[in-house]
Amino acid sequence: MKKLLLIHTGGTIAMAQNHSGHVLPNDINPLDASLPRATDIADITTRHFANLPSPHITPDIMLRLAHFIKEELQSGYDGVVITHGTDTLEETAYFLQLTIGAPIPIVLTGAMRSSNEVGSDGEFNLITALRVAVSDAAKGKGVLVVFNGEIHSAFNVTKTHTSSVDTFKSVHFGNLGMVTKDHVYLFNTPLLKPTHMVRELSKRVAVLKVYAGMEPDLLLAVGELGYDGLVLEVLGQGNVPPGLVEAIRTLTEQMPIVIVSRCFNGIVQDVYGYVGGGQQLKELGLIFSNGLNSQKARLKLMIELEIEATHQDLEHSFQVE
Ligand SMILES: NC(=O)C[C@H](N)C(=O)O
Repeated sequence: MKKLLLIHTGGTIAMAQNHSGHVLPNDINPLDASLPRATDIADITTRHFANLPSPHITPDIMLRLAHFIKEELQSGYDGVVITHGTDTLEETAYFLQLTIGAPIPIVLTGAMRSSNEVGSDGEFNLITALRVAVSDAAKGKGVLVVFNGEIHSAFNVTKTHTSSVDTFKSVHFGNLGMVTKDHVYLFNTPLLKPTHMVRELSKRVAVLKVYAGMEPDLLLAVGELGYDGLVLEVLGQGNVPPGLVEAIRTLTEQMPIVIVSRCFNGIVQDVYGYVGGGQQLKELGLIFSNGLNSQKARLKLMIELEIEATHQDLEHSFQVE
């Protein structure tokens, strides 16, 4: 029987609703009750790493989790399942993708309805994630998110609905696979990049969203506040209002600026030649990130800056993913 490591970090999957209907963390992890139903899947070792709502998860906690997993993997597990709150689940999944280069499956899951709510999805998601983690087909696919019977890559997945159990979706390149009652199907393989385990996260990276008629003051403030990098969620295929161009020129002298699109789907390119268009942004030295959303691009830039990536390194590592 395969050996799995199950790590709990908190989130709704570990919560229950109280008498007034508000959902809160529990002292006793409700998932412990589900484990007897998983004994035929694997030999499972459980670790309670944290019991945090995922809005309380920080990049430093993600880094501690990454080191914790690396350390635990020395005991020779065949796979890892991590339960996590859904609000920042995609960020932790991608952070682990950036830092842990393990060939075994690392699978994150969570729940949208807490343990004592009608139609609670925690147990189903946990059991499904464990089944994926023991599947040979899941090896070498990077960090996965398994939710509502779907398998996603950490790179593509994003939370798309505030309350639906069908919230996690893959953008740009589609799902990696699905789980049915009897089978785990993995029909796609993501393009995996080199990983970098860092000791600390000392660089501050801000995210700003561009909007119609945006004024340059917030952009300039990022420079004045001493940030080390900026991720800019730009318009459409990669454009900004003309009033931002001079501020961007000033800021590029202080820090790398990575652009992603504020569109939910698709990539940024230097298509448009008008003022503030992608052609000008490219000439100004902005780094075009193809496919990542801003919250994941931020984590990647934090790590790249930590390993002292040059501008050329950044262009390469953000472009081809
Ligand atoms: N469904 C959830 O897990 C949402 C919760 N707010 C969390 O991220 O911890």
